[in-house]
Amino acid sequence: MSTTFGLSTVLGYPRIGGNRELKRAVEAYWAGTIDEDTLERTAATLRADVWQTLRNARLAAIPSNTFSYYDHVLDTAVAVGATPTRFTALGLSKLDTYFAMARGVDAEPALELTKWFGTNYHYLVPEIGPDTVFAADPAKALREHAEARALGLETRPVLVGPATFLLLAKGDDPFARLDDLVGVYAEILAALADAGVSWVQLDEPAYATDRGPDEIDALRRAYARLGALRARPKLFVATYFGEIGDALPALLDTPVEAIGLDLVAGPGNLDRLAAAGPLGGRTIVAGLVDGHNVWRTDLRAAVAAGAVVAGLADHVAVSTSCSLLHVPVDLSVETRLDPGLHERLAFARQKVDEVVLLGRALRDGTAHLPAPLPPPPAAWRHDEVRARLAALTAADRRRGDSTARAARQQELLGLPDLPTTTIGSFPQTAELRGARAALAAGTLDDEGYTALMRAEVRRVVRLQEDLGLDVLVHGEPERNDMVQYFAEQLSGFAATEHGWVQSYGSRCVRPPILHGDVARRAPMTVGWATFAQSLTTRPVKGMLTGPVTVLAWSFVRTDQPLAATADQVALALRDECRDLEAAGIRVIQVDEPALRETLPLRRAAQGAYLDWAVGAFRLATSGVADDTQIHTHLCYSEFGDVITAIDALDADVTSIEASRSKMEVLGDLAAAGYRRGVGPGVWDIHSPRVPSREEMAEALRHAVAAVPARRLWVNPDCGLKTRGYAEVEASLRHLVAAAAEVRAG
Ligand SMILES: Nc1nc2c(c(=O)[nH]1)N[C@@H](CNc1ccc(C(=O)N[C@@H](CCC(=O)N[C@@H](CCC(=O)N[C@@H](CCC(=O)O)C(=O)O)C(=O)O)C(=O)O)cc1)CN2
Ligand code: MET
Ligand SMILES: [Zn+2]
Repeated sequence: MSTTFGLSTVLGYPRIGGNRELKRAVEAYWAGTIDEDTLERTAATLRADVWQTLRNARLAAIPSNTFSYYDHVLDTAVAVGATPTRFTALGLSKLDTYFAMARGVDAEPALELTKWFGTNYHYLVPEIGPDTVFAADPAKALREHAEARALGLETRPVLVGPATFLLLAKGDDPFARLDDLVGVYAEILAALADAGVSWVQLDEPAYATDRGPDEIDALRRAYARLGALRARPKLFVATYFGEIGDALPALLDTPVEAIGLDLVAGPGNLDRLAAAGPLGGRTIVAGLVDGHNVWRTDLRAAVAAGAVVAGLADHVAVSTSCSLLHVPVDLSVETRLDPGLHERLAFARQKVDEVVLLGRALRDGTAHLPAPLPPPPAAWRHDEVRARLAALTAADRRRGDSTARAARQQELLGLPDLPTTTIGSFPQTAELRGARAALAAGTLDDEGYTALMRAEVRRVVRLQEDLGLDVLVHGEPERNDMVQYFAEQLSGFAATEHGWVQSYGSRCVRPPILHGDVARRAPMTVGWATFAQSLTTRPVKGMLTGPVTVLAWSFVRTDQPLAATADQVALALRDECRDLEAAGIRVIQVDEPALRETLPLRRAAQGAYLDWAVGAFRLATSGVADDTQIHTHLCYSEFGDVITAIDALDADVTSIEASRSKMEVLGDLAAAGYRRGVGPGVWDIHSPRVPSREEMAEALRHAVAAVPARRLWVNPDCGLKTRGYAEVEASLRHLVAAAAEVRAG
C-alpha cells in the first residue's frame, strides 16, 4: 500500500462514457426496458474503462467513487444516510429510492436541482433538518474501491466533504448539524481504512465562495477531528473553483495530509500558500490543468507555477483544477475539427496526459515538453467586428423610457390583462431528433428536413391557437440546443460531434467552442419566426439566446476579457433582433437563463461582472424601436443576488422561474423597484406532473397581490423541450383556464 500521494492525479473524470452509454442505460432502466442487473453491469464496465484509461495514461494517483447514476451530491447524501423520510416511506428498492429523490415520483416531488457553483452542472440539493438522522453507508465507495482493486488498482475514494455538503443543503439550519455529520464521516473513514484504503479525497469547493469566520472555524474543527482519528486513511482535502482565502490557514491548522488548490480559477492561492508559513510535510496538490475549459495547457507556465509550489511544500502533486466532469471525454474522436483548432484543444483524456507530463517535468525538468503552440490562425480575427465594437457609444445600449414603451406596445399588441405565453420550446420528440440525425447522416436532405420542421411549426402554432394562448412561439423544433444552434451559424465558434458533457442526470450538452471573433454570417432565426407568424394573426415571439448564456454554455477563448467576447455575440444578436423586427415580428425574447450562473463566486468580483453582462444584453436588445417588445427569460437559479441587474437589463417583460419557490421572487422584484412586465412561472416543467387549474390560479392570485394584472404574464417556468405532448397539452389547458379565472376576478 502506497502512502505517498503520487506525482499526478485528477480530481474526477467524466462518468457518462465516450458515447453517453450511461445516459442510454439509465433511461432504458427508467423506461423499464432493462433491469437493475443490466444497468449495474453497464455501470461497472464504464467504471473499469475509466480506471484502465487513467492507468494506461500512467496517472500516478487514481480516484474512485467518482461514478454516479445521477449526481455525486446525491451519492454523498446516501452515504451519510440523509435520505429524507418522505422517500424512505415510499418503500422502494435502494436504487429506486435513489432515482425517486433525483426525479420525483407521482406522490413525491424530487429534491431541488440547482447549479453546481459557476458551472452548467446541476446537483440535487440535500434536505437536512434538525431531525435528519445521519448514518454511515459507505457501500458505494467500498464497492468501487474493491472493483478497482480487482483490476489491480489502488484508488482514492472521493466524497463531497462534510462542510460543503451542509453548505449546499437546504432546510432548517443544516450547517448546525456539522458535528453530527463529522461523526458519520469518521465511521465512513474507519470502514474505508478497514478495507485498506490509503487515501481519501474530500471535496470542499464551498470554500471558494465567500465564507464567514464561523464557517471557516467549523472547517478547521471538522478536519481537526477527522485528522485525530486513530485508524483512518490519509486525508486529501480538495478545494476548487477559486481562491479559498482564510480556509487555507484553517486547513493547515489540521492534520490533513494533502490540500488541493485550484491555480487556474484561483491564481491568488499561490500567494496565500507562500504566506502560510511551514507546510509541515504536507502534499500540495496543484490544480494546474483547467478542468473547466478545453484549451491545451501552457505547459511551461504551469511548470513554473508548479515549481513555486515545490519551493514551498515538501511534496507536490500535479492535478486538474477541478474534476474533469465539465469537459468532453476525448478529443481524438473529433475528426472534423479544423486542424488549427484541434491542435489547441485538450479534452478529459488529453488533460490526463498533460497532468502526467507536468508531474514528470517537475521532477525531471522541462526538456521533454512538447513545443509551444503557434499563434492562433489569422482567420480567427474579424477586423470589421472589432471596428464596430470600438465605435460603440452609450447610446447603443439605451432604449426610450420603459413606461412609454409599455404603453406604445400595448396599443399595438392589444393583449388582455394576464396575457398567456410559453417560454419557447415545445417537446423535442424522437421524430425531431431522428430527423436531425438523418440530416447529419446524409439520409435526409435539407429540403426534407425543412419540410418536417415546418410541419412541426404548423402543428405547434395550431395547438397554441386551439389552447387559446395569447402570444405564440414557433416551438424551436429546429434547435438541437439553444446555444449550440446559434454557435453553429456564427463564425468564431466550432461545434463538436461527440463532445458531450453531463448537465444533470442523464441530460447532456455539447458546448460549442468559441475560439475567434464572433460574426453573424446571415439571419439565423428569421425564416422560422416569419413562417410561424404567417400562420396566425396572434403575435409570434421571436426567440434568441442572450450573450451571457451563449458564453456560459460554450467553451470560451481566454485571450481577451469575457466582456469583449460578450459584446461580439451581442452585436450579432442585435442584427438578428433588427432583422426580426423588419420582418414583422413584434415581440422578441432574448433568453438569459445563465445570468446568475456565471456570477463570480466572490462578492468583490460580482459588480464588474454584472456591468458587462447587463451591458451586453442591452447592446443586443437596444437596436430595435420602442414599440418592439423585448422579453427575457431567467431560470435554474435563485435570483435574490441579481435583482437589480434584472431591472437593469431593461427588458419590457421578464419571465422567471418561480413555481418551486412559491412566487417569492415577486416580492424581491417589487422591493427593488421593478415596474416592468413579469411572468413568474406557474408550472414546474422539470417534473412530469400536470399542475391543476386550481393550483395555478392560486399561484396567480398570490402574484396579482404583488404585481398589478396589467403587468403580470402567465407562463410556465421554462421551455417544454424535455416534456411529452400529453403533459404539455393538459398543463397548458389548465394554465389558460387559470388565467381566465383570475382575470374574471
Ligand atoms: N446548453 C444548455 N445548457 C443548459 C440548458 C440547455 O437547454 N442547454 N438547460 C438547462 C438544463 N440543462 C439541460 C441540458 C440538456 C438538456 C437536453 O435535453 N439534452 C439532450 C440533448 C440535446 C441535443 O443536443 N440534442 C441533439 C442531439 C440529440 C441526440 O441525442 N441524438 C441521437 C440520435 C437521434 C435519435 O435518433 O434519437 C444521438 O446523437 O445519438 C438534437 O436534438 O439534434 C439530452 O441529453 O438528451 C436539457 C436541459 C441548463 N443548462
Ligand atoms: C433554459 S431556458 C430555455 C429557454 C428556451 N427558449 C426554451 O424554451 O427552451
Ligand atoms: Zn428556462
